[in-house]
Amino acid sequence: MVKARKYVVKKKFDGVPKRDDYEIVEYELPPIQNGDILVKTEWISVDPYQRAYHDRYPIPYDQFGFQVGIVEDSKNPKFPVGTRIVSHRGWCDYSIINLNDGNKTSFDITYKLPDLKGLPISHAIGAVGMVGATAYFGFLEICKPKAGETVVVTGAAGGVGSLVGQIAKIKGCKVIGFAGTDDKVQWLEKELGFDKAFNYKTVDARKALKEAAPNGIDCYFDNVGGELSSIIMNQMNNFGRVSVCGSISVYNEDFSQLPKAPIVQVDIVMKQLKIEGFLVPRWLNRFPEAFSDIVNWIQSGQLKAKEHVTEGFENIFDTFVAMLSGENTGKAVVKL
Ligand SMILES: NC(=O)C1=CN([C@@H]2O[C@H](COP(=O)(O)OP(=O)(O)OC[C@H]3O[C@@H](n4cnc5c(N)ncnc54)[C@H](OP(=O)(O)O)[C@@H]3O)[C@@H](O)[C@H]2O)C=CC1
Ligand SMILES: CCCCCCC/C=C/C=O
Repeated sequence: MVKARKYVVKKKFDGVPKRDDYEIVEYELPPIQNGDILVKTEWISVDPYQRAYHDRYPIPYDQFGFQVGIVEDSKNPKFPVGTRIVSHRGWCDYSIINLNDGNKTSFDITYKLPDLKGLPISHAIGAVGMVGATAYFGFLEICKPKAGETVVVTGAAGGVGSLVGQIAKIKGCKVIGFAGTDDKVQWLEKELGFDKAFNYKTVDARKALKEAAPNGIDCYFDNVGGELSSIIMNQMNNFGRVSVCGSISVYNEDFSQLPKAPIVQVDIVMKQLKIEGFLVPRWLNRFPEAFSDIVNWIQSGQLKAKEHVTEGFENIFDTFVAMLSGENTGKAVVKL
């Protein structure tokens, strides 16, 4: 018998999630049946959508999320012992997966580790996982950047944002990033090659953008929403494109109590902007395309996939809340 542990959300979040909103449940897994694999988790991802999607699920629910694990026992010849698996089984240290029927729901994603060509396996829940696909398709398919254009990205030092900015550089764009500390700003400019970066907590964003992008902004990759996004959209060029990826500035807010927002509609009409939100599973069957390019870019030194690594099953919750408040630079992951 295998003893497993999982995080169960047992209380509705009120603002920032609290430790006692979760319970770590220990339980015995049943013996595996024909077609099953027993997966031992090695890496777990903490992501903003785990906060943003909270209201969709009745309490209690098992905390969903991406993880990488290794097949420890198998009654499925397609997945022998030792196979590495990426799944959406969330914050648990063991899981039993049956892949005979394929993925049963759009939330039940499981696939073999992509060909990482020797890169660390943790990248499969970061730059070569859902996060990388988000940056790749969310930016290239929606912003459709052209060389020489000016791109702004918020949440620029995080998992998605740091990749978007680097992909924009690879595509020959001028890149301006916003992030929440001076150290992150330094990292973006000195190590990732952003043309300019700003600390959104201390800078006058309107003035900074006028100076950094005197000819206006062509593409905006929006990870944060809120007032900063309205300021950026106000400085967009005619026919600019906005990819709305997330709005982390409000995930911990009570949506019925949000303050009046600055008006962006005038800019949208007068500049004929194209604004599109997306959820990355839209491109699920094209993930291998993104993974292949991203692996090649990392290997050729054109793209850096920094990870913010914490260790220990018992530290997943703290890592999650720390990520929501900006303690991570690059993709936040937990090693078990
Ligand atoms: N649409 C989709 O399919 C997907 C959307 N997303 C979205 O992409 C965004 C980035 O996700 P991901 O890269 O995984 O996470 P990150 O690694 O970027 O971590 C979250 C970051 O958000 C920043 N942040 C926190 N609060 C605020 C705030 N009030 N204003 C501005 N920034 C804030 C913090 O950095 P800082 O120090 O800069 O404040 C923090 O590091 C999120 O909005 C997420 O929901 C992610 C995956 C898929
Ligand atoms: C199978 C789950 C797919 C995760 C989708 C993440 C979408 C994120 C939205 C905002 O953060």
